[in-house]
Amino acid sequence: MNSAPKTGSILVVDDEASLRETFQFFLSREGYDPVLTAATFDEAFSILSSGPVDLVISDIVLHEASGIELLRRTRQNGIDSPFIIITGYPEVKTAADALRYGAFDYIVKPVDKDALLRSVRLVLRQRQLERLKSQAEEERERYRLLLDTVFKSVTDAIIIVDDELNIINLNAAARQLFADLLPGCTEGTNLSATFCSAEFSTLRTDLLRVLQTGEEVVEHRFECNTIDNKPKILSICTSPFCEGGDNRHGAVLVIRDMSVRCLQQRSRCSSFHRFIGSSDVMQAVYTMIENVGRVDTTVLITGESGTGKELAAEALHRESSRNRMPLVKLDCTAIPENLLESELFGHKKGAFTGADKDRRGLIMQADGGTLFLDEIGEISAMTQLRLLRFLQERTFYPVGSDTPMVVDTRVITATNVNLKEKVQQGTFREDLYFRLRVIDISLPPLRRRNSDIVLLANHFVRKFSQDLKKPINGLSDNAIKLLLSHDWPGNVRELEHVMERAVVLCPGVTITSNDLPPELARSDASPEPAPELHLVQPPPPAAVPTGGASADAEAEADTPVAASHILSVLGKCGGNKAKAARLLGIDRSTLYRKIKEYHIDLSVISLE
Ligand SMILES: Nc1ncnc2c1ncn2[C@@H]1O[C@H](COP(=O)(O)OP(=O)(O)OP(=O)(O)O)[C@@H](O)[C@H]1O
Repeated sequence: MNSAPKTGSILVVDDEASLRETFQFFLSREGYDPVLTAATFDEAFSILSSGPVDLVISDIVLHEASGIELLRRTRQNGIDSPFIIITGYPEVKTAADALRYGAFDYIVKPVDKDALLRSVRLVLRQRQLERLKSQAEEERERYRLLLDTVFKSVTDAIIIVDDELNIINLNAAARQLFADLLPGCTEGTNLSATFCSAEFSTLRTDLLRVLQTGEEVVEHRFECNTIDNKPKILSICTSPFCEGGDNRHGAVLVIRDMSVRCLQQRSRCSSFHRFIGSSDVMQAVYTMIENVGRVDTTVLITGESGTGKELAAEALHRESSRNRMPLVKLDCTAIPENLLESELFGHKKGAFTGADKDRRGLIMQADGGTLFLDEIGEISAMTQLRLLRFLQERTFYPVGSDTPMVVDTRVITATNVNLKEKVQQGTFREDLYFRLRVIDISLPPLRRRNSDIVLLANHFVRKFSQDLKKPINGLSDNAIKLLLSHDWPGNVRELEHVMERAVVLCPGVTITSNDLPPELARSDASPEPAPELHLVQPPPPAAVPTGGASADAEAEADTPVAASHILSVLGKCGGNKAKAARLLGIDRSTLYRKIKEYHIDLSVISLE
C-alpha cells in the first residue's frame, strides 16, 4: 500500500452499495483521494456536472439506466472524464458502445484488482499529462499574447529577418519607420538588396555580422534622411534570432528613433523663463540652467553687468524642485558690510547696539528654497568665512548666538568681477571660491550675440509700448542698423533702457534712428533707400540722424521709411485712408499731408 495521496479524483458508480464501498475502500487504501461514490445515474451525472472528475469507474448496470448511457450523456454534455466500464455480462455490443463513446477500459467481473489498479494508474497519469500539457499550452498562449502585445505596442521598430535577410515579421513602429525611410518594405522584402545603399549599409553590415557570429551587435547610432529629406538619427541593436522547433534562424533589428529627442535637445528657444534670445550661446545657457537647475548644487553665475545674471538665478530656482519655496535675493553691495552678516545669518536680541529683538537671517528665510547672493565678490573676509562654514556644514550661528541652526538652503551666487583674480590677489578665499563655483554658468555679453539684439529690441519695444500705452509697431531699418553696430558695454540692461527711452521719445509708430541716443549714432549710418516703385520722386536726401535732432530733421531722416511704411499700411487697408491713418496712429489730415509731401503714388498701391 502506498499511503501518499495520489493525484486525481475518482467516482465509483454502482447501484450495489457493497460493491461501491469495496471499490472505495480499496482505492482509498491505495492512496487515491478523493474517491467519490454514486448509487444512481442521476447522482453520478450530477457529480460529473458539478466539477471535473479524473476517472469514473462505472458498473454497466445501474438501476434505472446503464453505465454506457452515463458515458454517452457525459460526452454529449462535453464532459471528458475518462471511464472504466465494469460489466458482469460482457457483450460485444456494450463493449463496442463503450469504445465508441470513448471509454478507456472495459473490465469484466470478477474484477482483477491488479488489472484495475494498472488501468487506474494509467488513466490518471495520462490525465495528469494532459492537464500539464494544456497548462503549458495556456501558459504559452498567454506568453505569446503578451509578446504580441509588446511587439505591437512598443515605439521601437522591431524587424525580424531570416538568414537570407528576408523580413519575416515587423511591428507597427517598423512599418511607420519604413514608410518614412524606405517605402514598400514589408514582410518578404529582402533587406540585403534594400540596405545596399551607402546610407543604410551599416544596418546590412550589422545583420550580416550577427548572422555570421551569432553575437549581438550592441547599440550604435547612425544618421539617415527620410524620403522628404528630414534628418533622422536611429539607434540600432541587432541580435540573433532562433525560432524554436524548425531551427530557422535569423536576426532581430531593434531601431529606436532618436531624432525627436535630439531635435528637442537642439530645438532653438527664443525665450526661456524671462530670458529672450535665440543665439547659440544663449541656447547653451538655457541647456545648462535646465540641467543644473534640477541638481541641488552651488552655482556661481558670472558675466558682465546687465547680462541677465539675476534672470539666470531665477530660472535656476524655477527649474529646481525648490520652486515652490522662496527665492530670497540679496545684493551684497546694497548693505553696509557691518550689517551684512546679521542680514544673512540673523542675530540675537542684544547682539549689537540696535539689535532690540531676535531676527531671522535671509539664509533662514530661504529654508527649503534658494538664496541668491549677487555681487558675491564684494563680501568681507569675515562674511566669506561664515559663508564657507555654512556651505561646508549646512549649519550656522546667528550673530550673538551660540546655538547652531540647521537649514536646507541652496546658495546661488553671482559676480561681474573676476573672482579668480581676486583669489590670486588674496582678497577672496580660494576655498570659498571653489565651494561657490561647483558649477559655473557664464552669461555672454550682448556684443557676442548680435543675433539676439533685434529680438531683444523688439521685445522691449512691445513691453514699453504696452506699459506706456503708445502704439508702436517696430523699428526702422536704420534704427536696427545702429543697434547692431553698437558695442553694448551695459549689455541687455543698456539695450532695455535705450528702448524705453526710444518708446518715450518716438513721435510716430515706428522707432527711428532719431529716437535712439546720440552715442549710438555712427557716421556711416546712411538712410534706407526708398522703394522707387512706390515713389514718383525720391525724397530729398536725408541728414545723418543724430540724437536730439529736431522733429523735422527726424522726419526727414526717416522719410523713405515712413513713406514706404505708409504705403505698405495703405496697401494692407486696401487704400482706405481713414483705416490706414488709424493704424498709423495719425489723423487723416496728417496722412493726406504726408502722401502729398512724400509724393506717394497711390495708383501703385499693391493690395495685400
Ligand atoms: N536675455 C534677456 N532677455 C530679457 N531681458 C534680459 C535679458 N538679460 C537681461 N535682461 C534684462 O536686463 C536687465 C538686467 O538683467 P540682470 O539684472 O539679470 O543682469 P545682471 O547680470 O544681474 O546685472 P548686474 O551684474 O548689474 O547685477 C533686467 O531688467 C533683465 O530683465
